[in-house]
Amino acid sequence: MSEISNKDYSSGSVLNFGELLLRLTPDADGDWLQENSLPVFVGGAELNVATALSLWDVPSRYFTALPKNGMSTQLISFLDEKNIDTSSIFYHGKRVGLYFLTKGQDLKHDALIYDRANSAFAELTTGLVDWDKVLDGVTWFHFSAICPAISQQAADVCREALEAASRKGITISVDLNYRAKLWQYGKQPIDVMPELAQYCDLIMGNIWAAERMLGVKVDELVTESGQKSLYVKEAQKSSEEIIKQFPKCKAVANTFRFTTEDNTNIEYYTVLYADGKPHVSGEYFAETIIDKVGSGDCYMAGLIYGYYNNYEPQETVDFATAAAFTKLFVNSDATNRSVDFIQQAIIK
Ligand SMILES: Nc1ncnc2c1ncn2[C@@H]1O[C@H](COP(=O)(O)OP(=O)(O)OP(=O)(O)O)[C@@H](O)[C@H]1O
Ligand SMILES: O=C(O)C(=O)C[C@H](O)[C@H](O)CO
Repeated sequence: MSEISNKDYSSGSVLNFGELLLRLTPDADGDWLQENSLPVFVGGAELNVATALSLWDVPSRYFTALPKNGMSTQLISFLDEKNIDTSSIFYHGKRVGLYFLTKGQDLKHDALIYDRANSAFAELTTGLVDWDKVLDGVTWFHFSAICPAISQQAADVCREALEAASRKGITISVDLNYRAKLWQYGKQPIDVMPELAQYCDLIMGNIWAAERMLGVKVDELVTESGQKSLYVKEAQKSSEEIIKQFPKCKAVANTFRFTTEDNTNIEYYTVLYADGKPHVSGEYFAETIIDKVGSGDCYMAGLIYGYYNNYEPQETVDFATAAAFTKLFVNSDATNRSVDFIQQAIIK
């Protein structure tokens, strides 16, 4: 068994580190202008993980930065109601970041507009946060590739937090979520992510993100093949290469989510490489879905849930995959599905 699955996590909480963003969701026909109606969802990749974990009774702490104002007070009450530990949130700056995403679209689409410059999170600098305090009582630290994509300053803060978590022997996970509209500060993911990946025990993403962010090549013929058996083999190859390049990493998870342009006919399966072998989930299909945003985050939460509860790798991948798939039918950035609901949705 790897070190990551051998630990007692239950004595502490999971610290989710990242920017809280509000999602504003115009409808595609522009009726929101006449109707004065622009639905708001509370999001941010790492908050979506924190929300799922709290719902599933894993003690979950959230680190972000918010301005000290009435809106933040309302946001904190909203998170408190979800049982997320907000005691480490850092207050300074002037604004909360936003993103606009046309209803039903995903984050790869042109309909994504970020409005997050000069947010409280973006204005964090190294030396500002007492990480020892933030990480007190924490057994797992989770972050994503979104933070270092914001600015050099954010990447430096991320590294500072990772160093502190490593010093404390905290298990670290990363989601290699690639957001093409970020990375606008003169650096590409490959210039930044390998250094941060060195701290990670669990790396999650997909084989194409690992190529872009960590330089782990994907065979072009495999990409073009569209075949599950070849994708699973490529996931094993990619995971083994990651573990070789980043020796602290003991487990790698890859998602495969395919859909048509109009978001119909979803096919979803995942592979968790752990204990020296691939663990493949069942294959999920749906003709239509409700909301793609945050399904990767829910998958990440499912992986952490499995490790936190010392599941076997196959149980972990089964739970995480069903969690992510069932999220596709929830109209919100984070899941609202219980552990029981997810367990019953598992396809072997
Ligand atoms: N270059 C690529 N070629 C083919 N398929 C890809 C490529 N990049 C990603 N995919 C597929 O698209 C899926 C979704 O990728 P995406 O990067 O949007 O994931 P994500 O950021 O984790 O999504 P989420 O919004 O749920 O967090 C992946 O699971 C993968 O199967
Ligand atoms: O793109 C970001 O920075 C977000 O955090 C927005 C969404 O919450 C996130 O991408 C969903 O995975």
